[in-house]
Amino acid sequence: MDFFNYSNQTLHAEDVALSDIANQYGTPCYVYSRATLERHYNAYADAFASHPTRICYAVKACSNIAILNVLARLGAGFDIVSLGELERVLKAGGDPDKVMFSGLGKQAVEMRRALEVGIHCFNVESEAELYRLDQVAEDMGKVAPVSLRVNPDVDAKTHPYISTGLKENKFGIDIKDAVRIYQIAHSLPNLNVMGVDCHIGSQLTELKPFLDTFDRLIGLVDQLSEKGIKIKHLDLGGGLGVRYRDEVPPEPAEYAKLLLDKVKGMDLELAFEPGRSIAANAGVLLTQVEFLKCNPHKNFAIIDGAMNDLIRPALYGAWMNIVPVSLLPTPEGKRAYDLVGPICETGDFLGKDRELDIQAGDLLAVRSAGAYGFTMSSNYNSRNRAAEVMVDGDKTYLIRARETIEHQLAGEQILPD
Ligand SMILES: Cc1ncc(COP(=O)(O)O)c(C=O)c1O
Ligand SMILES: N[C@@H](CCCC[NH3+])C(=O)O
Repeated sequence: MDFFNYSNQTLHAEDVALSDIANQYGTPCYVYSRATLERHYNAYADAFASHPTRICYAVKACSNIAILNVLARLGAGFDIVSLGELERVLKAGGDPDKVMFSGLGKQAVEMRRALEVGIHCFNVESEAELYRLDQVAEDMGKVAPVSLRVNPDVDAKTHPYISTGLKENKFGIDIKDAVRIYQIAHSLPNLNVMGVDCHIGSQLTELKPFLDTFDRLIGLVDQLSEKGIKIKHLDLGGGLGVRYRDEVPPEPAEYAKLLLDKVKGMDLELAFEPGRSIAANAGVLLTQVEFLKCNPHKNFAIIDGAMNDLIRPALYGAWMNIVPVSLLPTPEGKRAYDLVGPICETGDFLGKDRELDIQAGDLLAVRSAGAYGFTMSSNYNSRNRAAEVMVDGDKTYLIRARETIEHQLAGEQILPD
């Protein structure tokens, strides 16, 4: 069930009309549905309920502390990649013992803070990182829990920029080298080997690459066991795709059914790091049409949302569904528009060739924008980052105020004479 629906010809988030949100908070504005977030998280939690499993939401997808708090209250763990994400999780009331720390360039200061608060596990991506973590742990008189992120050389069949499990990608430790590096990890006095980790890519629309990865990693778990290294958990990362246009990605329940069959009888916890499949369809970007500009070659709808607000179309050529908030006909009638922002780049568009019946002043909603939307936004062209709003039933909460130019200028200074 989708909690973004039309009622009285107007798009609603749960029980609130998006036009009311635009009136109250202005545009561009990200709007999230609490019920959708909860439904998506629970789809994982329920699917894996019969097996010890950690669902660690990938904070990078959408990191507003209200979102993290909603998930923390459901018992979610978190996958983080920076000190900033860790501080967000802590501020949101997340349990440090449910945090996995991924990322290939962890700094000593980040490791220190994570050890201080007692995270569940570091997903280490290189031999050099192991030595750094061992040293930081020794300096603190602690033992660091580690998994190695293994690169299984599996083709995730997704966009090359978000495919991470091929041997030519920068991520993880080559599976062929993994036993040797596990032996090093095992021998270092301030590390405790806990698991095997991987993440092969994002927006996967088939299960086969995940299942192939599982098979390869189970082979590794067996090899390690023969060497006396006991693995407690297998973290399969995130990556389950969502429907942007006509994709039919698998549901967590289908994924669980196939995996739980394989893991049956094994003394091995599972962990997942889903981001997009929890947040994407729980959010829209609301934007307003500023002007229509029609010439013999093209019709442009110039909107107040831009590539700085949502970079996916410009960066990956991603197709996002863009719908009018009101379905009432306009005097303009239906035309094919390129939906372009005010930024001084030709790549600044959110959609091209979209058949829409719109006029200046109308509101549009970019669907599936809850993941990798706000978190990838910037101040390019010195634009203020958008507001974020959460809808919960018939209530609306401003969960991040629109930035102001004062926020942007704070901390900058000019040189003295
Ligand atoms: C290490 C890691 N875990 C989890 C995720 C979340 O992936 P997704 O949003 O595709 O579920 C990512 C991003 O792709 C990642 O890099
Ligand atoms: N930012 C990407 C996903 C990156 C996943 C992070 N490893 C997207 O919008 O599709």
